Amino acid sequence: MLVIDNLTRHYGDRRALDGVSLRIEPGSFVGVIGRSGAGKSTLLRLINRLAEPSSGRILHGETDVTALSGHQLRDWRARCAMIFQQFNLVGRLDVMTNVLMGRLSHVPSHRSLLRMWSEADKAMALAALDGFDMGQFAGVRADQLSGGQQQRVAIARALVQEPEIILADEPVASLDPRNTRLVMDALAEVNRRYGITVMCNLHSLDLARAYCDRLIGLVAGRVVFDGRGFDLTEDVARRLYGLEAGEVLDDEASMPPPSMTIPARPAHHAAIGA
Ligand SMILES: Nc1ncnc2c1ncn2[C@@H]1O[C@H](COP(=O)(O)OP(=O)(O)OP(=O)(O)O)[C@@H](O)[C@H]1O
Repeated sequence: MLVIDNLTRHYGDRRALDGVSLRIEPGSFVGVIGRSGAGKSTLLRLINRLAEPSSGRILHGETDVTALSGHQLRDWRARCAMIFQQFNLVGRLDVMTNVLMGRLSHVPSHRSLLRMWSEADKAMALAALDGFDMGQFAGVRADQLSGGQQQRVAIARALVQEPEIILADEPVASLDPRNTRLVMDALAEVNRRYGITVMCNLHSLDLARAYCDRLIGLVAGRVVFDGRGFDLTEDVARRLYGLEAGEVLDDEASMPPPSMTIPARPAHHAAIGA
């Protein structure tokens, strides 16, 4: 269980996050929604410790995440993979090497520096790519791929980290509708097949409702909604999105439903590539 306890982050006078408390069940798929500037990225960055809280705590099981430093903090970041809007691949390296970067925390540094990846690591990386229909691109430079393809490589890289949590910060914000579906399906697959908890910041309410078991709505750094998609009324949507509500609600009419090809979640983690 990931417990967020009264988490606050100030930037000068501005409260990016303001006393947020949440309990995130293992294996859940949580959508974090709200207008631009509501604090969605700040929440994810604090969980991963890419940003430091002004006050409050983050607990994961027995671990006080907010107190970690050194190699324990690096271990936490490996267990809590981040996916970014702009993919963050190394463009001049091939797809396979980018995915293998996700294994860095699992191999001794001399081997990773010399790119001496084991056969097992390579097999795992290829299986992760194959899982998202990207195996045939293993030898291609990452900067030759489309945005949607790059994001699926980024998800494969996150998966081979063998994380317990994936934090996806607006992973589809720069993608067209088809690639949006492919990337959201990939996140759903990671969640359901491997039981990995996914927390995903999304602008589209329709996508959030379609893919997430639970939605957390932020306004000015505070939680104003926490529930299932169908409990989120139009009134709440207007409160969440303010002047952007028309745009967000219009999205619903234009977005196709997600493909329903997601396998059922097994009782325990399946091995990657199994
Ligand atoms: N590094 C920073 N320095 C100063 N202010 C920041 C910083 N990061 C975030 N903020 C401010 O904190 C508030 C919350 O920002 P955050 O990026 O978390 O919102 P968001 O909901 O993710 O927005 P978006 O959807 O536009 O990414 C905003 O007012 C933002 O300007």
